[in-house]
Amino acid sequence: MSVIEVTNLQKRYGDHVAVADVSFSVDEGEIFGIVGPNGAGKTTTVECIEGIRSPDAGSVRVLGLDPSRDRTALRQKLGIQLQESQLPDQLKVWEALDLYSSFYPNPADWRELMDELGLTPKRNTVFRKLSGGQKQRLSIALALVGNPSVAILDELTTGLDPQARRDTWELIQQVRARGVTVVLVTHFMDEAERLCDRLAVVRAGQLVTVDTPGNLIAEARVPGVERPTLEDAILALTSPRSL
Ligand SMILES: Nc1ncnc2c1ncn2[C@@H]1O[C@H](COP(=O)(O)OP(=O)(O)OP(=O)(O)O)[C@@H](O)[C@H]1O
Repeated sequence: MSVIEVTNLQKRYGDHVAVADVSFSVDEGEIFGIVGPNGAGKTTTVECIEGIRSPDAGSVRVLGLDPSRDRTALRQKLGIQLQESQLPDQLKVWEALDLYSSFYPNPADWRELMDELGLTPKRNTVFRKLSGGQKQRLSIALALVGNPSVAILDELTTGLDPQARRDTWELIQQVRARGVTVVLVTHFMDEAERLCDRLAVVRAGQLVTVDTPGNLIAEARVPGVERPTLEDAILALTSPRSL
């Protein structure tokens, strides 16, 4: 069953076309990645899925609902990774988790989540004094605290140290094992390969292809490279020379 349907999505900022034509669907329980160069339209696409932006043309459905019209109904079911500036400086880690869990009818145990993300030693630290990686971990915890049906994680592990990245991958796999559908935007090809069932590759606002990491590697034709990696495959599909 598909949980997210994006059909011929278009979004402009003034004269600039950020998303020209993107269509894909995400199945229930899938970890679905969106990859592509800076400025390709990944964040704009996920913001249309989140209901933060309205499409200029095309349609988006999440759990059968239109995110720009049915934001209130979807808010209970979607977990969204916040940008860091959206939290008050003086809010402590435990207060943020406690506050966010109170917004949902059936929240996760935030103390457990805090522990899984290695934040327990920082429970009484105010947001302003957290390191970049700790802020990132908190944003992941806040995305998951409502026990969402769909979690949307933009640049999941950016700024995390190698151990924290691996711990986060494990956490996302556990979340998926509970039936949560996960959409993640990433620039890390090891992360995409390890975590994602399928990847949407976007370039200059257009969808290039949707496929499994394994198929993308198997079908990559990169001159002079005998055994292409996923990074080689994605670069070959998205480089300006392939336009
Ligand atoms: N609020 C905005 N106003 C005007 N232009 C914008 C705005 N947000 C994004 N853009 C432009 O739209 C295009 C797509 O941006 P978007 O953030 O969706 O790309 P992205 O693929 O997520 O990039 P990155 O990998 O750098 O995060 C870019 O050219 C960007 O400059």
